[in-house]
Order: sequence, then structure tokens, then C-alpha cells
Amino acid sequence: MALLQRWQQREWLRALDVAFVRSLNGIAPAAPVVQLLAALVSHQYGRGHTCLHLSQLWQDADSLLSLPPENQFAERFSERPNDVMSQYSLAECIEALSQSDWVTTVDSRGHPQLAQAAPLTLVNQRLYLTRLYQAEQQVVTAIRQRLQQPIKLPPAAPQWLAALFGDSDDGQSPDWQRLACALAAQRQFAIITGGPGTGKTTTVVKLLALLQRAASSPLTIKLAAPTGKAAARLSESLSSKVAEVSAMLPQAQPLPEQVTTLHQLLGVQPLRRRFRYHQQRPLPADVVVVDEASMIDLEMMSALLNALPAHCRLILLGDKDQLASVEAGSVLGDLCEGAAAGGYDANTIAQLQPYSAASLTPFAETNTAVGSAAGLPTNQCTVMLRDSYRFSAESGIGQLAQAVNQGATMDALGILKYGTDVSWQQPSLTHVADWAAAAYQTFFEAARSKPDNDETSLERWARGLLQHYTQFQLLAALRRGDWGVEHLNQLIRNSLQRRGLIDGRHQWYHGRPVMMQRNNYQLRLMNGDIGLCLWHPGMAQLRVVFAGADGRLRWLSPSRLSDVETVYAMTVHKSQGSEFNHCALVLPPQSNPVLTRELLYTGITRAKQHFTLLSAKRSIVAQTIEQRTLRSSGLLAALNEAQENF
Ligand SMILES: Nc1ncnc2c1ncn2[C@@H]1O[C@H](COP(=O)(O)OP(=O)(O)OP(=O)(O)O)[C@@H](O)[C@H]1O
Repeated sequence: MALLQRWQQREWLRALDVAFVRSLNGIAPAAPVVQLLAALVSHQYGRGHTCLHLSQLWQDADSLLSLPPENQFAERFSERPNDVMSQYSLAECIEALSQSDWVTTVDSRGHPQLAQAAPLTLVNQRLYLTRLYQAEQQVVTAIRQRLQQPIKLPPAAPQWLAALFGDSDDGQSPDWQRLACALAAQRQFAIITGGPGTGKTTTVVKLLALLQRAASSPLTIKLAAPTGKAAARLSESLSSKVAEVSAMLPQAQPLPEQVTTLHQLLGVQPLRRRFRYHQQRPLPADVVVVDEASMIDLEMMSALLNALPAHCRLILLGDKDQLASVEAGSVLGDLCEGAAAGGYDANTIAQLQPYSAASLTPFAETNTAVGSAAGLPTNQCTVMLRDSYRFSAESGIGQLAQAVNQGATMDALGILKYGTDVSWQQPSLTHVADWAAAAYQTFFEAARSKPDNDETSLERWARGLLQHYTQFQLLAALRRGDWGVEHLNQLIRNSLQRRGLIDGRHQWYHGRPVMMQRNNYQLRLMNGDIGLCLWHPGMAQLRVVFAGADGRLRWLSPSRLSDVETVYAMTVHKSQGSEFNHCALVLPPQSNPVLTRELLYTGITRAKQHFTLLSAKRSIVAQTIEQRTLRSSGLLAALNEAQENF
């Protein structure tokens, strides 16, 4: 405990991690090494990892735990994790864990050794908070059950697919959209992954048309996304596609267009951990589609699968290369392991080949490069879309996103310098703030216009300004520190004040853009929703206007909004699921574990027309491209272990 407290004083551990161990000690004391490992599992959970790989801990505890935190690397500390772990052997530790009342040990056949669930679970050298282990097991079991029930397509399916896709297959390279449709139609669980504009939404609308057409009675289809913003985007994108697809394959039932958040879908109950829908009270649905699935954390995925009736299909859409969820887990990334190579087994090839003129042999598991994940169970339900229809071959944004994703540092640096719709600036901190304030200038000029005091003009004016605000957005990698969102917001506000664009003497002022920091069901506002504080001429007061998920404007008194922050700058994490015409990303000048390839890729792909990188140091850009987000998770291992035990 003394060591843990010293680590907490240095801010290496959270108070919560130490309190967790203290509370367990209050119930039953444990060996010092067990206490240490309990604190470390909790610490890792706080960093998004669902488990602690003990063998990796013994290889290099300092870097696995990121302790001391990166920005303190220059200083020499005693009692670093590597020093402490070297006092124990791995075998000795596993023995201590197995003897402890704090730990349930699960043997390789997946049976717990103790009847009661202890707070920690040890399985195959992976140590979990038991809650997370249970969530992982629920996900594994539900996915395996769904994969064991392949669905036969009706004989007319090839004609329907031809009606939806025409002659899109040139026989040279597979039409992955058509194959995604064919594969997902034959599975109870399917994943369609792909970068921006690769046609995930287009494909899923065609898939839903196919499923509805093949069903003997109309299907209840539910569409959802993890955030309000992502739900609104999917809704907008669907509305333009549904009519087109319905004309290709006429439907007796209209295809759905209404999208809710995942929390709304599962029926969030204020002040209760449990959702309204769960195993004993399943969601009334035959098909559930969830977009932006990279944002779903492990516990949410478990709740989702738990709430589905046994016959219900689940289709996940998302970009596997984006940042993982804010909460613990990297579910989509894990499930999509090996998706680029295909990894299809003979069965899957036999099911898909009739729908492709091009040979699928190069994507068979036997042809997957040695050492990569070949032929995983999840490969059999996953299709990766590969061609972007949003960015042309010449587009700098598309090329840059691809180079970053592939870790091609020199190419990415070249595109940043010479690319068409991308730019790279190397400003100081104050220049970043002034530059961003200048970029927001046209918005504040538009906000100066005065609407007539009638409802129609007021609505048009407010909608116009909300739309105007999506023209430009500054993103930052960090939340705290000089280059973090909080400080940047202050600097930009000061710069806008100096330019006379805002009257920022008070907290609330005309034009202030704010973002919800958590869901507020009473106000029907979701985490990530952006509103504008505007002078309401009718009320002669400041009001904050939001566009609700139902499309209606909602004018709220600022005093009702406690969970909002100014959003001249937002973190890349918060920007997931949103797009802006011009997006600028600022990177700090010092290395930091947060600066990863996935973060940069996510930032770049938020831009529709122009991307600007604001980073003073070339070496930081290069390091960011080379550093991967590594999240410890046992999901893939558990899926494979479940397969072996079956
Ligand atoms: N096979 C295709 N041929 C031509 N255009 C296509 C094709 N598939 C999709 N598109 C067009 O490409 C654009 C992007 O498609 P879509 O919105 O389905 O992609 P997405 O992967 O869902 O995008 P996002 O990155 O927004 O999630 C749309 O304008 C769509 O009409």
C-alpha cells in the first residue's frame, strides 16, 4: 500500500486504483504482489485496456503501463514498475494470484475454479476485473452462437443481388460491396468495415432491402449509432439512399430511416446500470444495424448482444482503423483482425464465390501471409470495403489517410507538403489560437446578422448558423496541458475577443459554441451534441440552440446546461462520428503516448474538403504515424479458445 500511495502521489496511479485495493483489503487482506497487480489492472482499465497480460508485464512493465507517464521520461525515478516487478517471478505471481480470495482462476477449458465470483479473474495469464471478464465472455458466447447458425438464401437471391448491384463485377477484382451483402445475408452476425466513403451505408441499405425481400413476413429493423451526432449523420445519409435502393428492388415494406443512439435503443434507465432490454426482456427486433461500431466499448457490446433475441441479426458497420472506444476495449479492431487479408475458410469461399466473377482464392485462409491471423472465426463474418467513392484518386485527404494508415511515413510527409486539399503549418501556440480565431471569423460575421422576429426567420437563421459552424473545426490530440483542448479554447476565446468578434466578458455570450459532455435524457441531448448560444430576439435573452435528433430546433436556457464545454477546439476522440468541411488537427511539440497513427487517421478522415495539420515538429508527425494504439484485450484469444473448446 505504501508503494501504491507513493505512485499515486506522483500521479502515476489514480486515487481510484488505490482506493480499489484499499477496499478489497478491508474485506480480506491479500499478498503484497496481489495488491500490486490489482492496482495495475485497475490502472490499465482506466487507460482503456480490458485486461493485464502478465507475460507482457514481465517483459517490460514500464512501457506496458506507461509509467512514469511519457512527459516525465526525462526524470530519473526510483521504484519504476520494472524495478518492482523484477523482485518477483511470473510463476510465483501466478501462484499467489491462484491462492488469493480476490481472484477467480479460470482453467483452459473455461470453467471457474471458485463458485463465487471474486473481484479479479485470471485466465491463461490474463488478469481481468471480473466485470470485464464477464462482459468479454458474454460477447464471445453470443458471437459464437450467432456464427453457428448460417442462414440459407432463397433461390431468387442472385437475381435480387443483380438488381441491386448490376454489372459491377468486372471479373478482375471482387465487388466487395456485393460480397458484403451476400455474406451478411447468410450470417446472423456480420461486420462491414471500410474507410471513409467506401460505401458502408450504401451497402447496408441494399442488404436491408435484400433481407426484407427474402423474409416471409415483414422484418422489424432497428438502426443505431453510439452517439447522437453519428445517429444524425447516418439518418441524413440513409434518407438519400433509401428511395434509390427501393427503386432497384421494390419493397412491400418501406426501409427504415430513423436512427437512434445505442443507449436509446437499449432503453437507458436513469440512475440504473441496467438497460430496459436484456436477456430476460429482449429487444423487439429481427435485424439491428449499428454504425460507427469502432466507438462501441466492451461492456456496451456485451449489453447490446445480451439484449438481442436469439433469432435477431446483428450487423456492425465501422472503420476498424479509427481510434478505439473511449471506454475500455477495442471491440471492432479485435473482431476485424486479419480482415484486409480476407482469411476465408473453404466454407465461406463456397458461400461467396457464386456472387463474384473474380476469384476469391487470394483471400482464402490458406493464402493469408504466414504469421498473420489466418482464418479466424470472425474473418468468416467480416467483409472489408476497399474503394473510396468520396475521395478521388488525386485527393490529398484520401491519399494522406491511406499513407498514414499504412504507416508510410515519408509518403505521408510528402502528401502533407505537396498534396492538393491538405496543408501543413508549423505555428507556435499563440499562432495556432490566432489562426483558428481567423478561421472562425466568417461564422461570427454571419452570427452578427439579425433575423426578423418571426418564427420562420428565426429558425432559418439559427439553422444557417448551426450549419455554418460545421464549416471549420479545430481538433486537438490532448485534453490537458498547454496544447490541450481546455487551454486552446481559452486562447481562441481571447483572440476572438481581441478581434472584437465576441463579447467574452461573461461565461455565456452570443455565438459561443458548446458541446454536451454527457447524455442528458431530460433535455433529450446526447454526449457530443453541439449547440450555439444566440441572442433570441423574441425572448430578448441568450438561449442555446440545438438541432435535435428529430430534426427540430430546441432553444434552452443556458442555466439548464451544466454539462457543456466551449468547443472552438475538441479532442479527436469527441470528433468521432462527425465530419467538417475543413478540419485542422493540432499536435503538441513533445512526444506523448496519445499521439498514435489511429488518432491522426481519425482526425484526417473527419475532413470532407480540406485538412490542415498544425504541428511544429516533423519528428512528432513521424512518431505519431509510427506509434500504434495498443489496447490489451483478450477478446480475440477468448474467441479462439472458445473455438478450441467447442
Ligand atoms: N459502388 C458505388 N459506386 C459509386 N458510388 C458509390 C458506390 N458506393 C457508394 N457510392 C457513393 O459514395 C459516397 C459514400 O458512400 P457511403 O455514404 O455509403 O459510404 P460510407 O462508407 O458509409 O461513408 P462514411 O465514411 O460517411 O461512413 C456516396 O455518395 C455514395 O452514393
